[in-house]
Amino acid sequence: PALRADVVTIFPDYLAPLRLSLIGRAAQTGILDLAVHDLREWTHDRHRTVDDTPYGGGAGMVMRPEPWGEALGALVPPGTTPVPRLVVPTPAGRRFTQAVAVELAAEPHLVFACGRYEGIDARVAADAATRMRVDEISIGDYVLNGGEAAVLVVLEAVVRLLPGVVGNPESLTEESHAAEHDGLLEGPVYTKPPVWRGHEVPPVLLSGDHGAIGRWRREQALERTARVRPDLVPVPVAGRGLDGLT
Ligand SMILES: Nc1cc(-c2ccc3ccn(Cc4ccc(CN5CCCC5)cc4)c3c2)n[nH]1
Repeated sequence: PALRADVVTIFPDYLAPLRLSLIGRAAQTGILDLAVHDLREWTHDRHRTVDDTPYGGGAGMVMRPEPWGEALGALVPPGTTPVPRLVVPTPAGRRFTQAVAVELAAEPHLVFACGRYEGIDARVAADAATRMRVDEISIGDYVLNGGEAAVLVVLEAVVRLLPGVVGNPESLTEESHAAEHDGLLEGPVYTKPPVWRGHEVPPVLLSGDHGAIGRWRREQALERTARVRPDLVPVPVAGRGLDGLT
């Protein structure tokens, strides 16, 4: 497979959507080797306990290190090659962007640690870092109840970049946040009918003049990016102007 992905969670059913559609097909065709594991497999007490109260006080519970240590030890035994990257979703992580998706899509093996409660005992990541690269990742500045939704987001963004997963590879570069488009947002898209409820498709798109169409699309992308994401609009560097952007 192009990518092996192990997901460890106390809610394995939450990852069921990964069996559907694009990602499901990638798993069927062997492009992706996906395995979802229940963290409680690595508990040994009658109540299969995975959490405990936080040292230093504070609200909520923290996930105990022992089950995680055993789970990661079972999935990544010492001497495993290639060494996987451990992806730990957290509100306190580096921002997940298209560039990070591209980076992760180049990895042969990803292990996802889905936290719940107030997070995972920090020693789990510290111990794992002695054996593998640990990537603490945030999918955005809002707080979820656990890491599972973040794993669905990250895996969808990563798996669609793998060769053979998306039917039309050009569509991967002609889209928002793609480096090929200077990270600009894509403009509006249209299909038949040419007029719908009195709304016309912009005539340039029906003109067949591909130069004009390309310029119009660039203009639309710049306009939309400036409107909704001014932070993405490149500022002209003195002496270099907006080369190629106009
Ligand atoms: N991008 C993004 C990712 C997540 C995310 C990912 C994994 C987990 C695991 C548990 N939680 C719930 C959670 C975590 C931390 C706090 C903040 N507390 C303040 C003091 C101690 C902790 C609250 C609630 C997750 C949340 N949320 N958003």
